[in-house]
Amino acid sequence: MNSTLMTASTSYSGRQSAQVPCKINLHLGIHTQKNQRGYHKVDSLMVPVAIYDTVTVNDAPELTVTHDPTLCVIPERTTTWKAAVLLAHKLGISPDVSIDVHVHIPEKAGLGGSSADAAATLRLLAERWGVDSLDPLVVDVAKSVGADVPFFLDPRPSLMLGAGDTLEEAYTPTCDAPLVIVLPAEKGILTQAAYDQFDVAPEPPASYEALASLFTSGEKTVQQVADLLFNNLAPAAKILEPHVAEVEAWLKQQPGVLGAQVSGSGSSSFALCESQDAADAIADAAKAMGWRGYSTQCEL
Ligand SMILES: C[C@@](CO)(OP(=O)(O)O)[C@H](O)COP(=O)(O)OP(=O)(O)OC[C@H]1O[C@@H](n2ccc(N)nc2=O)[C@H](O)[C@@H]1O
Ligand SMILES: Nc1ncnc2c1ncn2[C@@H]1O[C@H](COP(=O)(O)OP(=O)(O)O)[C@@H](O)[C@H]1O
Repeated sequence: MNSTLMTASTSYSGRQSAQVPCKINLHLGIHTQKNQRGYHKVDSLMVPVAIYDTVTVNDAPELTVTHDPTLCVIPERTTTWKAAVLLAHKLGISPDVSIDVHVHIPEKAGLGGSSADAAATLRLLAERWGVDSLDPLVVDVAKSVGADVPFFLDPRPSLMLGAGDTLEEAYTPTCDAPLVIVLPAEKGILTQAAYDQFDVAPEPPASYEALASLFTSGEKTVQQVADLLFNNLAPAAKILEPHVAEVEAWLKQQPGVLGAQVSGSGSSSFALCESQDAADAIADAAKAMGWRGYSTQCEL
C-alpha cells in the first residue's frame, strides 16, 4: 500500500488527477504561545490514512471549483479555490482551470480533508505551471492556505513543528497499521472553535521526543506507537461536542484496540488495532450505534 498512500498523479493532455489521503495526529501538542499570525505553537506527528479524495484539474476559460458531494461552503470560500488563486498570484499568471474534487474524507472531522484537497490542488497546478511542488514558493503558499496543508504536499509520517506547518523530519514508513475511525453522527467541529476553547482552559503539552525517537529508529511495533498517543486539543473537542468523549471511551473498550484517541480537533476518534478483522468489526459495531465507522489503515 505504500505507493498508493503517497499522493499519486496521472497526467493526460490538459487534464491531471491526483489522489490524496487524509491524516491522523498520533501526537498533537498545543502550546499557549502564538506566532505573529495568531496561530498557536504546535508539535504534531502526523501519518497518512488510506481514505482518499481525488482532485482533477483541466483546461478552462476561467477558474471553477466543484466538490462532489457538495460542501457546506461556496466554491470561492474553499481551500481549493484559495490554493489556486494564491499560487497563480505568486507566479503572476491567471488560474484558468477547472478543479473538481471527489470527496470521500469526512468534513470537520480532524482528518484534514480541506487541507488535503488544497495540497493536491497545489501539487497539480505546480506541475502544470512548471514549478516543483516542494519549491519553497509552493510550501509558503501551502502554509498561507492552512497549517496542515504543507504536510499533504508530500504525505508521509512526519514531525511538523512551528504552527504545525513546518516539516521538521519525515520518516520512512515501516508498516501499514490496521485503523478504525469513528465519527459521532452530529455536525463536526470547526478547528478555530477548538483552538478558542483550548485557550479558555489550556492543558500543558507532553513531549513528542519518545514517539519521534521510535519513528527515527525505524524499529517499532504498533503497540509501542499506541502507548505514546497524545492530544491536548482533545479536551476542547469533548467540551464542544460531548459525543466525542463517548466515542473515544467506547473505542478504548473494543476488542483488539491497542490505543485510541480523538483525531486533531475532532470530531472523529481513531483506534490502532491488532488486526484488520478487529478494525472491520469495530467499524460495523460503530454503525450499529448510529455513528459513522471506517475500517482502514495508516502508515507507521
Ligand atoms: C488541529 C489541526 C491538527 O492537525 O488540524 P485538524 O485536526 O483540525 O484537521 C491543525 O492544527 C489545524 O490545521 P488547519 O486545519 O490547517 O488549520 P487552519 O485552517 O490553518 O486554521 C484554522 C484556525 O485554527 C486556529 N489555529 C490553527 C493552527 C494553529 N497552529 N493555531 C491555531 O490557532 C486558528 O484560529 C485558525 O484560524
Ligand atoms: N476542499 C474542502 N474540502 C473539505 N472541506 C472544506 C474544503 N474547503 C473548505 N472546507 C471547509 O473547511 C472546514 C473544515 O474542513 P476540514 O478540513 O474537513 O476539517 P478538519 O480540519 O477538522 O479536518 C469545513 O467547514 C469545510 O466545509
